[in-house]
Amino acid sequence: MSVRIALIGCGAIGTAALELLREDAGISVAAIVVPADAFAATKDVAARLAPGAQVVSAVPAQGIDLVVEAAGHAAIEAHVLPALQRGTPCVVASVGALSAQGFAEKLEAAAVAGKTQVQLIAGAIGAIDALAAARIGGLETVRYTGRKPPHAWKGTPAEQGRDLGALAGPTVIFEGSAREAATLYPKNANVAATVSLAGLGLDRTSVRLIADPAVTENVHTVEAEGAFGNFELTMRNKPLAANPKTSALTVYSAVRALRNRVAPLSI
Ligand SMILES: NC(=O)C1=CN([C@@H]2O[C@H](COP(=O)(O)OP(=O)(O)OC[C@H]3O[C@@H](n4cnc5c(N)ncnc54)[C@H](OP(=O)(O)O)[C@@H]3O)[C@@H](O)[C@H]2O)C=CC1
Ligand SMILES: O=C([O-])CC(=O)C(=O)O
Repeated sequence: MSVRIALIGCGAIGTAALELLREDAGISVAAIVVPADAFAATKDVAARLAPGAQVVSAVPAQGIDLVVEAAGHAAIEAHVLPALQRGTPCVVASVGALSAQGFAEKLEAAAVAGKTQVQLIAGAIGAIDALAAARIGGLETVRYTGRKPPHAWKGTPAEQGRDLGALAGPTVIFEGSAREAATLYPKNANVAATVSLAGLGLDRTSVRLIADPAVTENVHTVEAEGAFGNFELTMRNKPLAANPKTSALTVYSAVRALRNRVAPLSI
């Protein structure tokens, strides 16, 4: 018997995940949850990649073993909270949603009420295991820098007072806490929230976001120091063609999380 999943969102991450999940006998996509105005396009994708899936506007109350979210911050409140309350475990990519005051507690309370669990994936960043382990010994500083090509910052506050297409060199577009970064850049700074939740928390993690015309990748750097010692990690992630804001690694991270749910041995 395969695990029946509901996928929330069928954009760049959702579609790429469906392509990979076709190979998995142990995972069947039973539902794809999208806004009603995306039904027609999503039904075309489902016909090609997940013919057994129903395209719906809410997670079905019956017949779903696991929910995976790849839709955006608003989808956590709309779909993940009710699923958790019903007792369905959830895997979440839009970790930045937890930057809203009190929202992490709300998510935890929903999981407790449903006697289930919510898993925040590492997404586009690595070393979350090391950081979360280092926290146990005590962390002193954690800094995160996100560097993306100018076009990846389109439609964000980075456009205020500057022409992203005319940048002559690397430009710091934000400096502050992980909470502020994830709130102001909901489609670009989920990683800032993830690093902070694994480490020093949303308010004590320093974040810098940079628009850099010299890079073609999404470059993420984490520097951490504490009782364990220190580390510096730089990831140069290839963006998805369907969405330059999003790294391909986010898709692999979501698929890994699902595969680990069914694998007899997981890593
Ligand atoms: N943790 C990490 O490292 C990363 C996390 N992310 C998160 O993943 C999210 C998705 O990324 P990506 O696939 O690239 O984005 P896309 O914009 O390509 O796709 C988003 C999809 O979600 C749908 N959607 C939007 N709102 C809702 C909702 N309330 N309920 C159901 N479906 C909804 C959209 O439908 P429609 O087109 O009709 O709006 C679309 O199908 C990002 O917004 C970000 O929060 C992204 C990158 C890295
Ligand atoms: O995919 C990435 O490179 C990171 C990203 O968008 C985010 O942190 O929201």
